[in-house]
Amino acid sequence: MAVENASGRALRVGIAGLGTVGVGVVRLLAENRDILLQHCPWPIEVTAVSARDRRKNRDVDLSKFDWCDDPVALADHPKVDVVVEVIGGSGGAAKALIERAIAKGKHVVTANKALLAEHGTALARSAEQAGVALAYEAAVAGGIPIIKSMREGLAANRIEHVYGILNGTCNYILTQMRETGREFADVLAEAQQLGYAEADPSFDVDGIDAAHKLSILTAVAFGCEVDFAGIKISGIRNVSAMDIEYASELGYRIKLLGLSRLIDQGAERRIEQRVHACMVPQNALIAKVDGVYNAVVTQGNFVGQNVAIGRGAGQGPTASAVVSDLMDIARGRILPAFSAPADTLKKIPAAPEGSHVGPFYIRTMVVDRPGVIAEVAAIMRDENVSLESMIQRARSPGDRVPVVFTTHETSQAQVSRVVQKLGKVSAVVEPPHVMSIEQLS
Ligand SMILES: NC(=O)C1=CN([C@@H]2O[C@H](COP(=O)(O)OP(=O)(O)OC[C@H]3O[C@@H](n4cnc5c(N)ncnc54)[C@H](OP(=O)(O)O)[C@@H]3O)[C@@H](O)[C@H]2O)C=CC1
Ligand SMILES: N[C@@H](CCO)C(=O)O
Repeated sequence: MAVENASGRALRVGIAGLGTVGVGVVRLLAENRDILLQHCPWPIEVTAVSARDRRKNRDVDLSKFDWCDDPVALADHPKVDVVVEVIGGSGGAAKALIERAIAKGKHVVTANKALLAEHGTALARSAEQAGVALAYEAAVAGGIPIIKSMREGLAANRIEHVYGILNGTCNYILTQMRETGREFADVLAEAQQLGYAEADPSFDVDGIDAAHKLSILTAVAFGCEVDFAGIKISGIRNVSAMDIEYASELGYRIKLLGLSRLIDQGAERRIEQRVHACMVPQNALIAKVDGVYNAVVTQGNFVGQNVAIGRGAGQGPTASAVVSDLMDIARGRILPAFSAPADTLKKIPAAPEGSHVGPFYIRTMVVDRPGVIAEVAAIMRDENVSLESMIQRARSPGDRVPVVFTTHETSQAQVSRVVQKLGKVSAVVEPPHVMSIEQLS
């Protein structure tokens, strides 16, 4: 219910979605009410809520709030100034609600990275035209205030690159695999049991969730339109315990990173956005971010490197981010969604497929017989790939054995051609495992 105060009213909030995040927001607003009142000119009050099942026990008192069976009705609700969308999904009820709220001149706070990755630019434009906030701190790296940091604290800089660990589930799985030597499928099952991974974990482990977040970070970092379709995405399903062991032997750790940077290709500016498992030096800051933690690293031309680390998911961290957006709205701090006004966001083409250049790790499984290494090395030579190191363990004549190569600077396109040719060598018994090596500090 709206509370009367010195300035006449409260900021009245309608919450769509009462799952992990929605319930967290209700709890935080109640438990930290006094703290919020110290910082905000208006109290922030939930007035109405919506979810699918009204009878579900959510372990939180909802009795004082109006209930809407249809979440879109929150946009029309006379006692709602701000709609919090925590349903999820890139279309459906979430999109309909946000569009309606903006059309009705109501502020929007969302945690929905999938929706912003697909429709962020258009929604930002509509919100600006309507003079309302489209706030989404929770959508990227959960509790880490990275959007605020980039839009405000780092805004005076030209951002040179941004990268990070953007999916807690993947980071948990890779950390567990390294610490226990277990295989991917085994650890994934555990992550699901612990509630880190979704029941359908493909958005997490196939890199899509991280790519959603990266597309948003890229838009804020470089003042460009959100381009989720321009991201080269792969996940961690193919990372094996063996690759993790080799990474350690070579002085690296394997992380699922989202990486984004502007590159000059001749007279053209391009954006390179990649999400994939890669090797990073063991002593790099990001290599030490383990478990469900996220990290985002930015490089600004005046500030230098900036690293933010925190919990990327879960009820508390995500609610903290949602409520910080509500506090900004209560304080009247409304900035363009992607920092630059939507009409000024540049449309920068994606870097062409295969253009990334750097060192690579290539693990082959070959039949241990004379001449195999020479055959593989000849393919590398023919594709002009310069080798940095090779590891072949103990002999096992006639058996399958791993042979690992690391390369000097090589383009992804060269590596792809090598992999294609290796597929035709009879002694190479499974598709090679390839990972870029990112020389991060
Ligand atoms: N969980 C996390 O740690 C994080 C989540 N996010 C994002 O926050 C959003 C919400 O996530 P989360 O809380 O985990 O999701 P949950 O699945 O826990 O909750 C979703 C809620 O939405 C409700 N809902 C679903 N469809 C409808 C509909 N058509 N109409 C009304 N209500 C509906 C569900 O109702 P009912 O309960 O009745 O089934 C449920 O209460 C997503 O966009 C997610 O990506 C972002 C960062 C972290
Ligand atoms: N599934 C996501 C949490 C929501 O962003 C993760 O594991 O990081």
